[in-house]
Amino acid sequence: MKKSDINELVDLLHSYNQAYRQGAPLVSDAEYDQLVEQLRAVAPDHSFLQAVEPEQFPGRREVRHPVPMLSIEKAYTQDQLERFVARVQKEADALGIGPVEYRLTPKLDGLAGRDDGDIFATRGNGEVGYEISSAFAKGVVPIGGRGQGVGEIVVVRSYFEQHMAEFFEHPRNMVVGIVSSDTLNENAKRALDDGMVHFYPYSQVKPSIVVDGKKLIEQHRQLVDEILSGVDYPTDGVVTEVTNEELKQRMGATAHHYRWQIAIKTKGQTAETTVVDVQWQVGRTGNITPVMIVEPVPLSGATIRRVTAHHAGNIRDLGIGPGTSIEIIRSGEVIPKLEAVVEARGEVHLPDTCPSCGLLLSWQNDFLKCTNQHCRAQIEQRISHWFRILGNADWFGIKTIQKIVDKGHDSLEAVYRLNESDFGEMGFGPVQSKNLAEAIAISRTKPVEDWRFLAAFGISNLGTGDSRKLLAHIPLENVPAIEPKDLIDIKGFGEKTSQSIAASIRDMAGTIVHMLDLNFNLQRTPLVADQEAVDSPIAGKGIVFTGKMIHGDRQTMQARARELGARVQTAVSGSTDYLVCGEKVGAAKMNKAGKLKVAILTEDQYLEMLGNS
Ligand SMILES: NC(=O)c1ccc[n+]([C@@H]2O[C@H](COP(=O)([O-])OP(=O)(O)OC[C@H]3O[C@@H](n4cnc5c(N)ncnc54)[C@H](O)[C@@H]3O)[C@@H](O)[C@H]2O)c1
Ligand SMILES: [Zn+2]
Repeated sequence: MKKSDINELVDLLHSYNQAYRQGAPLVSDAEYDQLVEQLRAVAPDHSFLQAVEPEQFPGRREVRHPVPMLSIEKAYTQDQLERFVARVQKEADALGIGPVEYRLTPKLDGLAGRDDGDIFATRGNGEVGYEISSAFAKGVVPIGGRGQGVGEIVVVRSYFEQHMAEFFEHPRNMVVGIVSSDTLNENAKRALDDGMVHFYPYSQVKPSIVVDGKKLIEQHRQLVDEILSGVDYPTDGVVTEVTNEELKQRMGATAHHYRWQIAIKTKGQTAETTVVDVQWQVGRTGNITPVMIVEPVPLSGATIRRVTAHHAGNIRDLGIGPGTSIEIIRSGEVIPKLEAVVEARGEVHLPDTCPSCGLLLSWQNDFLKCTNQHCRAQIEQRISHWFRILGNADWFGIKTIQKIVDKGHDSLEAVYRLNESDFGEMGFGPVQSKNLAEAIAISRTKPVEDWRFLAAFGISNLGTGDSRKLLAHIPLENVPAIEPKDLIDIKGFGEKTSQSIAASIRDMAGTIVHMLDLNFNLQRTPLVADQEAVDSPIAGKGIVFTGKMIHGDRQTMQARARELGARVQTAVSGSTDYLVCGEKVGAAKMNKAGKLKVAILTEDQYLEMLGNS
């Protein structure tokens, strides 16, 4: 991989991480982890892998942690676990300690924090977090009382599945919303009032099992199952750590993780159940996805009633109907997936017509598709996708969107024409009407990256990662008139994909032009050609602005740097060249910049370098 490709990968990881920490992930954890492992394979020493992936809560007070809050190394395979145990045993032998004991606990999947009894703070970048003490006043329950140190804010999983799953895609998104926002979402408020959002100190996490290294290696699958089936919170693995304090001291930590701790990541638990019925859901691109309603079955702590079968081809080829027994798998996500068919039974039924618009469906490879552009369910999903990917305004959940579309406002153009009184007339309450009108305004004025804007249209084969790539070569204004030949030259865009992207853009060109005319506050992806051509001292350089800026606000300075061909970043990484500091800069950022040999500039030095241009 070329250095520029590695930089591109790291920039992408930074954006994904940022979106994830804000409670609106753009890709699945598995997809993200795979990109991280890809980076590890080509650049094992890259600074991105050597530090805690940072989170930011703008506007919150910074709090320095007495001891850094680190990430955890991961073992995806038996081999990686065995190597960990061998490393630990070697250190134990050097100390003359007998057989080592390991404690296993569920790895809670929420938002990490530290409560000293007075101040409650997030992990932040590991060294400096953000104060979120107000979370307790909002109703987060401190398990075991206040002042229990580090732990995780989590939602009770069975409660989430029963009452919240239709409003939030993942419990973590709900938790991030609770701590980051001053106004509480009505559903989140209900969960808090019901006492279902907890701060769980790691020291108390149950179940906890202690085993020796031999048993750990030989029985890790059963141990993981035992741990995960005994916990009613979202989890994403099992934390395994050495118990001996002396040994922990000796092993110490890297800047990223403790050497005496590892997280076992497994493929997920499986269970067998029987299909009761198959329902069909219409997606944003017209794919009709089968959802199997199954005999309720317990699986990693939850009761499963619905299982996705990915695409209609599975129902057809595997012969799934009422009575079919299936094996299902759950690996972190809320809705489990079909793993295998144990015994095909029952009558297979494939729909001929779209459950939403009633028009005839057609097969495209394994997918049953509704090709009606005006299909109501597709329109609802497209609008929902728009707000989710744009990610800068709340309040447009699927229920709300359905109500709006139901009243005849069935396009993005139409939604953006609505004002407060229109929402009132549709039957939304006064507060919600105001919130919705404000959210529309905010989505236009709050800065958003141009690649999110483009990806939010839901153009086929053009997700967030590829939108970024595209916009590095073609400015957004030229996108509506794009031809396949413009795309084929871009690395990673094959001939077929280019044709499908161009065709999809052609279909949506009117909407894209309309939305461009609404003057969203877009942060531009620098064009590769400009970066090479711009004659400025920062062309092609990676720059992070930090602290409170004196010479104009940060956004203006970032926009100017972009015009001058810089790659503006939000976190210091190995691809950063300059850290430009305003007032009140956190020591952690400075230290990291120092370690990575990033040039640190004051605002004045920076402007001087630009020749005050
Ligand atoms: N989908 C995305 O776009 C995206 C983006 C970034 C990160 N991620 C996910 O986030 C994870 C990496 O982020 P990370 O560094 O925050 O987390 P991590 O997976 O490295 O876990 C480390 C954290 O686990 C916590 N923890 C939970 N249970 C614990 C227990 N019982 N004992 C001790 N500690 C416990 C600690 O706070 C610790 O900081 C990956 O799993 C990745 O998939 C996803
Ligand atoms: Zn339809």
